Amino acid sequence: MQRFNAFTSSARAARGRSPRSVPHSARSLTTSVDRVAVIGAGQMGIGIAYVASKTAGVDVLISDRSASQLSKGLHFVDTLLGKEVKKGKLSNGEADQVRSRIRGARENGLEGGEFADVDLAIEAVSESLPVKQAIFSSLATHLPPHAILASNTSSISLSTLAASAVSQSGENRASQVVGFHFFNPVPVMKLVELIPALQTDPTVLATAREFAERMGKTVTQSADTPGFISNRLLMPFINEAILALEAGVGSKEDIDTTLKLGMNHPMGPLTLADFIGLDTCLSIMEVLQRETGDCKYRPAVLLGRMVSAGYLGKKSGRGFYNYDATPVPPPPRKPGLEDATESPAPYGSSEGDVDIGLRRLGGKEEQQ
Ligand SMILES: NC(=O)c1ccc[n+]([C@@H]2O[C@H](COP(=O)([O-])OP(=O)(O)OC[C@H]3O[C@@H](n4cnc5c(N)ncnc54)[C@H](O)[C@@H]3O)[C@@H](O)[C@H]2O)c1
Repeated sequence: MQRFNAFTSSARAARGRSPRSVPHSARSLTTSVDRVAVIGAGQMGIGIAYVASKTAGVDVLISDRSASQLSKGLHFVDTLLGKEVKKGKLSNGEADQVRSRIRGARENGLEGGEFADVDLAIEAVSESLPVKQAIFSSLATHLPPHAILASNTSSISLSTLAASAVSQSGENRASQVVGFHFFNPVPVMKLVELIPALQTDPTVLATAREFAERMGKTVTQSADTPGFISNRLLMPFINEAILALEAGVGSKEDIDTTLKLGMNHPMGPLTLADFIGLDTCLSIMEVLQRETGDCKYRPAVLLGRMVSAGYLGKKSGRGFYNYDATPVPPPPRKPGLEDATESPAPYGSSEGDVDIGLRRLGGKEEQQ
């Protein structure tokens, strides 16, 4: 399989288009996307890179502050493609093409000129406001003037992120920022939630929508409010399940099974929290609580304890359930929480599934 091709114009060439001259005015925003950059090669970033190359057929440059996480992610793309070939879903040639369009960045940061030809950058780093603000400032400095600056944030205000999209030379690029919220696992989940910041230019919103559809996704649009549509509804539900566990209403298995079999949910809320990442769930609840000032969004104490203990869910090998053969010490306990993290059969453990593999990708040595 072909690897690490230069950030070629293969996608453009495949569609018979000539190279675009980069406009020098922020008014000349891109209306088509040939080259995508993904910042953050965790479970979401790798999934986004994979679908952008495979389904939308664009060139993808992916970067991460951790070189080992980046190489783990690229290796996972190879594994995923190998499985698609084995299942007869892709030919060897098609898999080679998908892989050849994805390249890992040489630098850990955005410096070095590698991003000078990007039409759309999708930030998918950890759910932390200061970390994302620094990325947006850097994107504003290093992306070409026509590019779109998108964030895969689950809950952070796009208007706040847009306000940090100011280049080192003082150019304000807030109008080029948009929320581009994928769901986990990206190759499987059909939705992209689009979130315009107050500052977003309508051309940016329209181009982002068109590109999400080229990635095979259905698009919904949400106002820039805490948690958007998706996590405003989902996270309080997950948090309530953790509060129920804390209160001893039921065991984790009984809580999950009740929702699965009684409400026809594909997986229980505690399992889902493990798959999303407990650190991500905590960050989202904190955003909801802080920005609304409403105590109904108070994160469960147990959720905070689990994150403090490093039990982040599937990506760290342990959350409410165990996903790793290696025994880990028990977390801090509260009365009534005795079985919160005991080992049990995790839900949906069929090896080789695209989604399970993507979730495992997060099993990295460097945690956020
Ligand atoms: N996990 C989900 O189910 C889910 C769903 C939708 C959206 N999101 C959002 O996607 C984003 C990423 O989530 P994830 O689950 O992939 O997290 P993750 O922990 O799997 O990956 C985050 C990656 O970002 C990298 N990173 C951190 N700081 C960086 C920096 N300054 N520069 C470059 N790389 C950096 C880390 O090394 C890591 O590889 C978050 O904003 C999250 O809220 C997550």
